[in-house]
Amino acid sequence: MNGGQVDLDRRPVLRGIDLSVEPGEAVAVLGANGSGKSTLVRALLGLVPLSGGRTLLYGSPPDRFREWWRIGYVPQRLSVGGGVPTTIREVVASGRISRQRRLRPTGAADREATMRALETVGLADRASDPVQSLSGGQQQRVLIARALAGEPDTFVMDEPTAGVDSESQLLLAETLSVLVARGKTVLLVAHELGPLEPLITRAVVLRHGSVCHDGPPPRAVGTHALPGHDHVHPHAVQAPVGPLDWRPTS
Ligand SMILES: Nc1ncnc2c1ncn2[C@@H]1O[C@H](COP(=O)(O)OP(=O)(O)OP(=O)(O)O)[C@@H](O)[C@H]1O
Repeated sequence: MNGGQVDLDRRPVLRGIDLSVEPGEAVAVLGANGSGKSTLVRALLGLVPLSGGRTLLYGSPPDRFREWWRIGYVPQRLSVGGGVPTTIREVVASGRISRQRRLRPTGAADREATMRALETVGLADRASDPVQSLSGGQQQRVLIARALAGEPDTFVMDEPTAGVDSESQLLLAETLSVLVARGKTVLLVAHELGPLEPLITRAVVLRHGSVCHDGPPPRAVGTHALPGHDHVHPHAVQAPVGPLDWRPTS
């Protein structure tokens, strides 16, 4: 099988990936530690170079893609703030950058979207606090708020519930359900679906860097739910221009 391929340190990490995500889908990427889930979402977005195959974002290769505001990416760990004191509001407001035209000052719409996102994740009252003062789970909520503030069409989230308390997980599940109901697309990495389970419409299970299941999420009892069942989801063989479309070149 020829498909999307990633090598890291000259070691094969992803092999033969053929995956398309349609607008309005809520897709979970599942699999054991080290199976390649984070690498897959990063490669889909063009953040990790491919050694074979190609990835398309709304029909364009990442280096020619000009509509980054359409995609809200939540990385696995907080990668902003660093040693520089940064407020929670500033981090969340940075989610508006890809929507702002060059040299245009921050406007009322930006401020409103930032506050709405902070309220959604329950951190509005902490807006002026340094992001470094938050726990790991709360920092994860800041990253989610940053993506929400950008009002993207597609959310790509790497383990959004990892290290997050159960109340925040429920809040996230509710937020994502509303977004999916409004036609937004969600692709998330998860170890366990937990409260996210009801909103997930499709599961892609990785094993040793290859897709071993693409179809109904594991809640479905029966052979379809079993990782390794070689059901091919119809979306994997159609040729639409979805938000994330990764196909082999040949
Ligand atoms: N920068 C890198 N250089 C070399 N190898 C890497 C790098 N990043 C990841 N890997 C390797 O690639 C494989 C897949 O890693 P990846 O983080 O994508 O897995 P994962 O399924 O997301 O794991 P986890 O559930 O633990 O987050 C692992 O064997 C990992 O050691």
